[in-house]
Amino acid sequence: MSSIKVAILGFGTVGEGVYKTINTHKAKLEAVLGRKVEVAAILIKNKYKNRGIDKETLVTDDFNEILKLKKIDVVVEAIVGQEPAFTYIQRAIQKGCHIITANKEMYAIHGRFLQKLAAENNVSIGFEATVAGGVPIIQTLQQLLNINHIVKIEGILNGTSNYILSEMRARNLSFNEALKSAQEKGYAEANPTNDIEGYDAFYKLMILSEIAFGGKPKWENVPREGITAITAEQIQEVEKIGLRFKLIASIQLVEGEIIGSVRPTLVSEQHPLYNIEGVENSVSIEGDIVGRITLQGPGAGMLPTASAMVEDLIHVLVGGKKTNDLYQKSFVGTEEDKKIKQCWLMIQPGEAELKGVSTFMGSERDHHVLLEADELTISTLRKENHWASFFEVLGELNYKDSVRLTS
Ligand SMILES: NC(=O)C1=CN([C@@H]2O[C@H](COP(=O)(O)OP(=O)(O)OC[C@H]3O[C@@H](n4cnc5c(N)ncnc54)[C@H](OP(=O)(O)O)[C@@H]3O)[C@@H](O)[C@H]2O)C=CC1
Ligand SMILES: N[C@@H](CC=O)C(=O)O
Repeated sequence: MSSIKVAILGFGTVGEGVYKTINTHKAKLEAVLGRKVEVAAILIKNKYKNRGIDKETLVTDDFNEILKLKKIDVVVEAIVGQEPAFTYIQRAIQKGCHIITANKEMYAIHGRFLQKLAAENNVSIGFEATVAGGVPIIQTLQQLLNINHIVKIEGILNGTSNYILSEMRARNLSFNEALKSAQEKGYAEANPTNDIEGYDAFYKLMILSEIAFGGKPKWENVPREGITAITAEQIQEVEKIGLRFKLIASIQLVEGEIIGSVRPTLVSEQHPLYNIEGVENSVSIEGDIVGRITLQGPGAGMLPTASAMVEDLIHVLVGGKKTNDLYQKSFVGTEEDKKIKQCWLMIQPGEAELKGVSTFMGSERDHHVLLEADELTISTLRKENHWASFFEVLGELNYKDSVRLTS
């Protein structure tokens, strides 16, 4: 019986990880799939890099050469950014290849279109690696979507920024030292702006929104903030009152509307996300029947990402649940959807008077104010007190009381 022929686009952290994993897990793959899996071709940009790839494998910088091969069953896409990835994937689908992608930026934008094209061409797309690295969040959501109604998804979706915040806190590294280390370990994107400014977590959140709710909020309505404004002093200061910074991505139904955000948030010792450190990601899904399910694991890196992609081989070849079905889902809200009041910590750097809030909590030196307010009130306070920082707090705090504000 002929082997399953795979082409890998990109041979960086992820592409190389997939190549190695296919070779180290040949026997297991053959046992599960009933046929050998062979990497027939690899697309790269720089032809002159030495990569230690088997001589039998075509290594090329020209995608046309890959499409000209007599047979390619699966195209694994692990290059960076929207283009040329989007064009290559469309052409591969039209040629009858299944697709496995890790490219969340491309998929967040073009996923719906590609799923439709894949259905028309009778092939499947695996995209587990687009969200949370090695954590099987996509498959889990798909399992939950038959009867459960998903109400909320919240978590840490970017390994690089969680790693940076952890290293700054635990090892007193500067932001730049921690970022450099994340790049050396293969966690950060080639252009780390996507990681540290929250775009990467945002794209992942939009992919989750599409499968959980059958749609996305308007992108311009989703507040997105990264971790670059957080100072080492702030990290040490909030540590003293039992809080840690985490870049939290959240998407939920509020009064029938899909509301999302990506922003640095303060998490208290009692909260499950408090101990998610380093490159770990953690995602909680709330379903109306099952309640809350939390998945945790490595959010980036060579082998965790390769794990998600190689597992997707089984999904696309043995016909896991057709992901396209999920895109046919229409968005339905429930009566339980309600507005949730949030708790916020305001950190004021100097002696300046805080407008719109009367009570101070914490010591005079620290200038912390704990507030209970909705988004609208906080956005007004932000404008009036532009020198101060406002962070949402997750979990319980030991402060006796807080300042209650309503819009
Ligand atoms: N790193 C991680 O932990 C994770 C990454 N991802 C996603 O996986 C994808 C790959 O990431 P990663 O491996 O880290 O990236 P790298 O920068 O390490 O590797 C990118 C690879 O793509 C190749 N490439 C780039 N542009 C082109 C092009 N125009 N034509 C052909 N080849 C090209 C590069 O070629 P050359 O080697 O010649 O320069 C390189 O081999 C990204 O979309 C990323 O967001 C997803 C989950 C985790
Ligand atoms: N750069 C990303 C890689 C995985 O998606 C991250 O750090 O999470």
